[in-house]
Amino acid sequence: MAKKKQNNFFSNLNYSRKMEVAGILIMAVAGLLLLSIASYNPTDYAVVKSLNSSSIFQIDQGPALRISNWLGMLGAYISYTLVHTLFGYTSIIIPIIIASLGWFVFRQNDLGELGWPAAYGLWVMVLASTIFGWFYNRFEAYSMSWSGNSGIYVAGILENILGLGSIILLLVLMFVSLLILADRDLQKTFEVIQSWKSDWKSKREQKRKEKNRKKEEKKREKEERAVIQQRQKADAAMKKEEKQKQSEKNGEPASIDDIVERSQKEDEEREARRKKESAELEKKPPRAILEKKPEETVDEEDDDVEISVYVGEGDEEASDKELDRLNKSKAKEVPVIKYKFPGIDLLTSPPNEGNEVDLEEIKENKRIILDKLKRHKIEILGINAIVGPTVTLYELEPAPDVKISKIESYANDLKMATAAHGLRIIAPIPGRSAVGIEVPNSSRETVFIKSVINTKKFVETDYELPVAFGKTIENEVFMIDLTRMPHLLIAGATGSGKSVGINTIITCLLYKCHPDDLKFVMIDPKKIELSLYRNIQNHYLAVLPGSDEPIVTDTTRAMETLESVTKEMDERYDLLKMAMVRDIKSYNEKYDTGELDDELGHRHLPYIVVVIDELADLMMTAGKQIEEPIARLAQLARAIGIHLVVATQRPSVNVITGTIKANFPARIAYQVASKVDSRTILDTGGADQLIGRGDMLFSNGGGMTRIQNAYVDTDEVERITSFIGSQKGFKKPFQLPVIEEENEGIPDPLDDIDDYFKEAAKIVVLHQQGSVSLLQRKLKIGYNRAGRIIDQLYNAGVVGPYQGSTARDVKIEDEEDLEEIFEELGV
Ligand SMILES: Nc1ncnc2c1ncn2[C@@H]1O[C@H](COP(=O)(O)OP(=O)(O)OP(=O)(O)O)[C@@H](O)[C@H]1O
Repeated sequence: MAKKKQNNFFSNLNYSRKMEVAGILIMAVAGLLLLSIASYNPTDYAVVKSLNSSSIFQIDQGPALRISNWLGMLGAYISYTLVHTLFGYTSIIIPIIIASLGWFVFRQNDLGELGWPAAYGLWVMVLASTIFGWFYNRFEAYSMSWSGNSGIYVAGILENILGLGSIILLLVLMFVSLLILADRDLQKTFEVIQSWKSDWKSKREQKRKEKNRKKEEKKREKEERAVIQQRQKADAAMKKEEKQKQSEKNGEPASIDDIVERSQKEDEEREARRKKESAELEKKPPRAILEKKPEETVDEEDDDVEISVYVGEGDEEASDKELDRLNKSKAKEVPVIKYKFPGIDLLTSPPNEGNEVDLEEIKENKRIILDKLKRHKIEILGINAIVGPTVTLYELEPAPDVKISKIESYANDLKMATAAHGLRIIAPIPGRSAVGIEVPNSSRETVFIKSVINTKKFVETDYELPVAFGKTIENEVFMIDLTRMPHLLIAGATGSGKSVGINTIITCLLYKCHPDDLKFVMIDPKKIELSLYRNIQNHYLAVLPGSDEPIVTDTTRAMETLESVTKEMDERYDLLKMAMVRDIKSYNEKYDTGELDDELGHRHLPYIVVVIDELADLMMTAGKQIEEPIARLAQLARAIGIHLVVATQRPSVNVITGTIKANFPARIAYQVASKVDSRTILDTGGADQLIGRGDMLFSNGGGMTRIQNAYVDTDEVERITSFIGSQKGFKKPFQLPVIEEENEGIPDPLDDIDDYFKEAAKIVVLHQQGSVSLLQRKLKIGYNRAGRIIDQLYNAGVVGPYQGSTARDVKIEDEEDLEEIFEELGV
């Protein structure tokens, strides 16, 4: 039977290859039709008619010499039918439609999508041939090949009915038809023109900046020259003074003019020194100045420190429906299920008016800050304000002799003066000799999730698991790839925005990852936060086999689920080892190209994101038992595509233990109650100064970024999950592996024992190694079956319990003992 199958060449071709061959053949037929129409000659048909069946065998005097059509007799015949009898040259649309059909078959696209364009093409063909026919009937100004007989005939009937009105009707119909086509292209054309326009604008802006920079440079050079000249003058004056002192010593008194002149010189020198030093500082403009133009410069007469106000332009919006378009083609590439990504229109649009910059507030804050610092004798040379969605960062450039730590020590004073809760001091701003003071805006801007998802940055990203948390103080979208983190630890007091944050993470992933590539394990001891995602269980959730509750809410189930995820991790390691690849991406690529055999247990591996909303509840009831699998997953799961997102509202050391912390380098802190809590999560203060409602700090080992978390509300989550849930999806949620039963020594019922059981037992005893992959290799069976046999060997007492990624111990030393076991079992 197997042999027969092998011999059958066509049945061995996979579906996709067959479609590709069919697609190419259809396109070839279209090409031939096109050639025959293109080389149509009205005289050919007369020749064809004069031929008889024996003509095709006449080689020297054959029809080939008399027929001008490139495709000979057949070409002449077909082109005569299409061009002369039917629709004239407009019938060229027919091979175009056939070629498109071939292309769709070749690419295995949905043929349904071709329906309307094909119908449109045929309609335009008939219409155009009728219009040509009408003019031919009236004026005979050109050959009838333009309209074909049927065009002339239909035009004649219409003219009989409507007279001159028929051509008006035909032209209007043609205009409307073309408008439908042009309308689409017009949009694109406008977009192209717009992008040219913005390119041109940014070039002009760059030139302007360059010009300003040169101007500044010249100014500085001039000032430096002035300083040098002054110094030379001062040197000369000093020499003169010394001479005078000498002469005073010698009893000659200094004149009053000399004394006045000397003190004037001293003043000038001091002024020049100050200017030079500030010029030095200017040479290192703050980050914001380098990147953005000041929106406004506020200069008060009574105050010589200028403040420049910057508002980041934010990331470029993605063009209309770009995300939907990309997602549509992504969904098509995965034929395992028919799936439609949620559209961008399910998300609430932000109101048009952006956050207004309150210059009065900025001026007032500047006045308070400078006033306070002045009282402590701290001189500030310049100040920039960068206005973010939630807070404004005041960047202060202190005079060179001011110690930065001194400013930090007045933090409390500043807080009191600005009466601002949430004032945070960054001293110094990393890599710069400036100090940052973040003061919350009196009116804050809500960052809608749509405004981060519908950006070019997010839409065009090639990250595997992209998460756009929200916006930074410079209004830029802050985006990470979860695969690179590779896990997230989130802490924040009640009401600080954690749950919204988790929804943001999930929403971003739902908008970018196909259900075949991503599964969530959701653990929600609070029982409400993640319940909405029950809707998407057949698409995106992974569960324990036999579980009827896709969202895990009780601690025992949570432990079992995490153990099962750990088992999945071990299985994945084995699969990667067998496939000789280092990470899940390469594994899936290899699997998708058909290099890995399903029979050996290979399968497409989706990313698994384990979301735990409220670690504290689990730690309180299960302690170490829950900590262990979490730590193990966090340590090892990186390469095989399992990522953890763990949140807690109690960032105390008995919840976020040293072991957990050590394995989660990427951490997010929302507002917490105390500095101690902030230290537990971030290893430094700062989170206690946040102002809630999604105001967060992100730390990934290095620096820290303050971000306003994007807001996604329950209605939006509901819309998205119902949209996904209403589609058919997979038959059931993704099944995590079954975990080992603790009870030992109960053999499986006899009729369940695998046919390979005895053989497998002998192999295991011979090699003294209880490993699934050994059985797979030796018995040429799949992973699941080998795993089941190992479980049975364990129940029969041949091998020891499961020990993670290392092989099980073998309890039986030789075949004699093994035979005894076989006897006991009756196999
Ligand atoms: N990014 C945000 N932008 C604007 N408002 C927000 C944002 N995040 C949260 N909020 C507001 O704060 C409220 C509380 O947020 P959320 O429920 O996420 O807090 P939480 O930390 O999960 O609290 P709990 O632990 O009690 O569930 C929300 O109802 C919303 O009004």
